[in-house]
Amino acid sequence: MLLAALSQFPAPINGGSLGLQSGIFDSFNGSSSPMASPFRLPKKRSQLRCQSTGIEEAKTKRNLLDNASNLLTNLLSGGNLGSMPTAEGAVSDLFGRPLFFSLYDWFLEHGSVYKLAFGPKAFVVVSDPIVARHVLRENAFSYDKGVLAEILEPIMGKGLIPADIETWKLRRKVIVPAFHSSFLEAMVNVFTDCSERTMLKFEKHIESDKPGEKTVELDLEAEFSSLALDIIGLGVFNYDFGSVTKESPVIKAVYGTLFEAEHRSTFYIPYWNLPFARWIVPRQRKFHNDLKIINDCLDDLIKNAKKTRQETDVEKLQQRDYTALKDASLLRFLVDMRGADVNDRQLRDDLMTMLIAGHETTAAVLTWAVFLLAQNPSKMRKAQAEIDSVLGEGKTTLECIKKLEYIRLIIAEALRLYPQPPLLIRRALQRDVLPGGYKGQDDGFEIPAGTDIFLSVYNLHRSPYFWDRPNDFEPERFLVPKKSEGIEGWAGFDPGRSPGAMYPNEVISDFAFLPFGGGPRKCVGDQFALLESTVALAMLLQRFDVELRGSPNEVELVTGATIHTKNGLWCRLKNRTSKAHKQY
Ligand code: HEM
Repeated sequence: MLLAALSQFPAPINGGSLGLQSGIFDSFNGSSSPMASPFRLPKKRSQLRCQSTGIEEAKTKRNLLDNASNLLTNLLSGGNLGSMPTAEGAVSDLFGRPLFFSLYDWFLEHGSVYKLAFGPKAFVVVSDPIVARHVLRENAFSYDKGVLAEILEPIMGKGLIPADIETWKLRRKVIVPAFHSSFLEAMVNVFTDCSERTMLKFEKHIESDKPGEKTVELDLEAEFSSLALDIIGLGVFNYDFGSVTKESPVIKAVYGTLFEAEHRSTFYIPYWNLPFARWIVPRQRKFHNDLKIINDCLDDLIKNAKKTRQETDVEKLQQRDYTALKDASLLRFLVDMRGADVNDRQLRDDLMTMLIAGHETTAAVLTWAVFLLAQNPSKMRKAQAEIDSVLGEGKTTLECIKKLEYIRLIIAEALRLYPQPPLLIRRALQRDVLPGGYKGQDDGFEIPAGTDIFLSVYNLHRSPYFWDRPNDFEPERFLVPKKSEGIEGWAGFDPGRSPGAMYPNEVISDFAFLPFGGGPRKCVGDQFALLESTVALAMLLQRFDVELRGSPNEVELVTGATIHTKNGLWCRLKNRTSKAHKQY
């Protein structure tokens, strides 16, 4: 199903003629770029951006449901955004498959900024890096999270994601320092320990399920979900969910809450705001029970963290001496560094936000990385060769991760092809003018206050105007000749390009690649998530060969907050004959 959907994508328009070299992640040298880009650009960005006109090919590939299309065409007449192109499509485009597939088709057809209207309500869909940069970074405070904040506020309260700007400013200042590099270094142990637990579980399955056969079939999406939950619990509030090996009411409540958050983000009517909904609608009753279970758990953890606060630990934290701490979690940092008088309610909202933001996203990256690798056995072997040579029999450390260049680029490429979430949502707080340069709109579009914007990260990441063979899995695309040495490698380590960046990011790509958003509201947990995914993937491939149980076409794709599978990612795991991991 996934591939069927992907095969509907029009072939990259002029992909080759843009001069993007195979295997090279080219960026831009257009005059509008505020920074020296590390990558070569064959054409000015403005020229590239104007090519989104006249794409008839896309139209012919659309699968319209004839009877329904007139209905939607009528609905699509709303909105008040002047001359902005308007998307027209079939009802099946909206409801028969994930919304972001339709947004992609319309992007190819209508250009980088278009209007998608339902009756009187219109959304602006953005698929252009400069407009994304404008909304996310340059004019960030002219926007809030709009409908997303409305959906998430009942769950996350005043946590960073839905918070109003005043609260956000205060909390962001407190939370960002908690993700200090010493914390991340301490977390690598948590990542390895939790991943080890998962790998041992897989090995036990292999031994018990089919003795002598050395293989097992598992839903890796579910397994990654458990692994990511255990890691986020320990990293954020030093709580071991232990979900890899057991079930508990708290774990069930977390999944119930995540499920509801996801459901709300895909539902068009805010049913949860209906009067008495929480008492009369069974799923709402369950949701409020789940929320109470988690909140009670978080309240206990906060109370305990405050009770056990010790000046000696505070000193260690101030000196960034995480190795000497038994509990290096974010909660410990937030309580210890701010004193016992920190507001419990706010802390709980912060923790809940990070629990939700950091769980399913990371699990999804691992799921899609494996899905992509399983279809590319030569790349899987290349990854395993790197792992064998870097890790050998040993454990994953931060130093090793730095050397696992190919694994890091696989994670980046999985995030490019399956960004989590595929759309970022904003609402204009005041009138704004979006930068122009596409579809003949040199002056850009004026948008009124209240305009809802979908920044399609999926479209940006698969844009044929910026990526060579955009739908192909090609981790090597990020490699460029290192300036200083003239050899191919990830440019992030080259001080002449982007000092210290271990993974490709939105700054290096000038907003053509933004898996963690960008600007002031960029993800606070990006490095945490990237390191975690690298460790987990490396440890999996160190031990096992992985193949899909059926055909990739059977992996049906659904989306809510993240892109996931409909029925799990069923894989066959086979013990690798070689080495490693004996010291665990
Ligand atoms: C691969 C995993 C992850 C992905 C792909 C991801 C992606 C994102 C994206 C795209 C945003 C920006 C949303 C927007 O602009 O509307 C974001 C925000 C955020 N993320 Fe992540 N995230 C991941 C992991 C994490 C982790 C592990 C944590 C915490 C431990 C976390 C905490 C947050 C928070 C608190 C925000 C809101 C930041 C703010 O508004 O100031 N995320 N994430």
